[in-house]
Amino acid sequence: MNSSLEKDEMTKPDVNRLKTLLPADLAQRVQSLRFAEGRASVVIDATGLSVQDRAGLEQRVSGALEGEPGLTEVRVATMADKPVRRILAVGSGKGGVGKSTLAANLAVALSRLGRKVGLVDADIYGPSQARLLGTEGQRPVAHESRLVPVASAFGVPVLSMANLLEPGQAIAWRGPMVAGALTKMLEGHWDNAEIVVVDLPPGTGDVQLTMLQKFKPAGAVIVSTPQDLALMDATRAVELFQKSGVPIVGVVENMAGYACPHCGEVSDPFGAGGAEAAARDMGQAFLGRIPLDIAIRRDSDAGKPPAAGEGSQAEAFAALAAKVSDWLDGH
Ligand SMILES: Nc1ncnc2c1ncn2[C@@H]1O[C@H](COP(=O)(O)OP(=O)(O)OP(=O)(O)O)[C@@H](O)[C@H]1O
Repeated sequence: MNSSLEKDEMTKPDVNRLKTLLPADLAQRVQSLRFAEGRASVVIDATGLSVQDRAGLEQRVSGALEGEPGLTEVRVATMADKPVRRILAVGSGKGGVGKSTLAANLAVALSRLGRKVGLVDADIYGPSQARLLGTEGQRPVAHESRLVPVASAFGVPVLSMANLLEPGQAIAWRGPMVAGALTKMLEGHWDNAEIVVVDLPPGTGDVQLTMLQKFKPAGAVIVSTPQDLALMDATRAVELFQKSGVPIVGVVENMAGYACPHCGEVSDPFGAGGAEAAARDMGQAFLGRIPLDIAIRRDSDAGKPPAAGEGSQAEAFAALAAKVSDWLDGH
């Protein structure tokens, strides 16, 4: 046998031995460990590890293997996590029906039920979640080139273009850039979130397509006002999700029944019960009504989601969240 080869054989660390040198918590996460030309390449399953634990992985592995004869370099790779946990899309056929308000408050109400929830604002051109969750002016940082969501005061971390832009800065991006921004947000560090609520812009553009193709939601909540026109558009939104194989959790009627803040009389400026009937016609579940209420608009504008407070507004969102939570448990 060639003497240098013989030497190499002798000094080559045994892969199984290398594995035994790793701390037990890391050894059980090893997906593969290879050795070639003095270099050990270790792939670790980092699922469920915190950002801090991930950051220390490389050092811990290198430290444990250091000094082994024949070993000159250690490379550590982490297995890509699934980009997000379960995605819950909140969509509408039409703009201005209160979809963003509903997405924010549904996320907060789910979190109050004990769910671990994150929120992605996919309305790239008209982001509003920073305002709704009171995170304006906060900037997400990047860790290992992935965005770390901004913490809100309501237990729901959020990523929104509004946190990435200067206030009032307009975006004139083309489709691929928008899709890229959405991907960055959805692939952020959502490690602690079990559900990521995504506030989709209305319609069937690039954002919705990227979303449905690349990050298939576990379910979609459709928001509509009781008007006929909004309901027709809601039907289209339902069809888009169905065609893409995304199950519909159900339809919510927003801005239903106006309680006059002066005399208390309830009127129905946009009609009543339309969304419930439309949901029935489409064979979809009806998830409930959120009244048209000045307090909802006022608190939302002030960055205090009504779902985080007390009273009838919070109760309406809590009832909705309970239905959505049950649906998630059943699917
Ligand atoms: N139930 C409600 N009662 C009172 N005001 C509401 C209610 N729901 C939403 N609003 C108000 O209606 C306006 C539009 O709501 P929102 O921005 O959530 O709609 P949207 O459907 O997301 O709109 P867009 O498609 O333009 O993003 C906001 O000023 C919001 O505060």
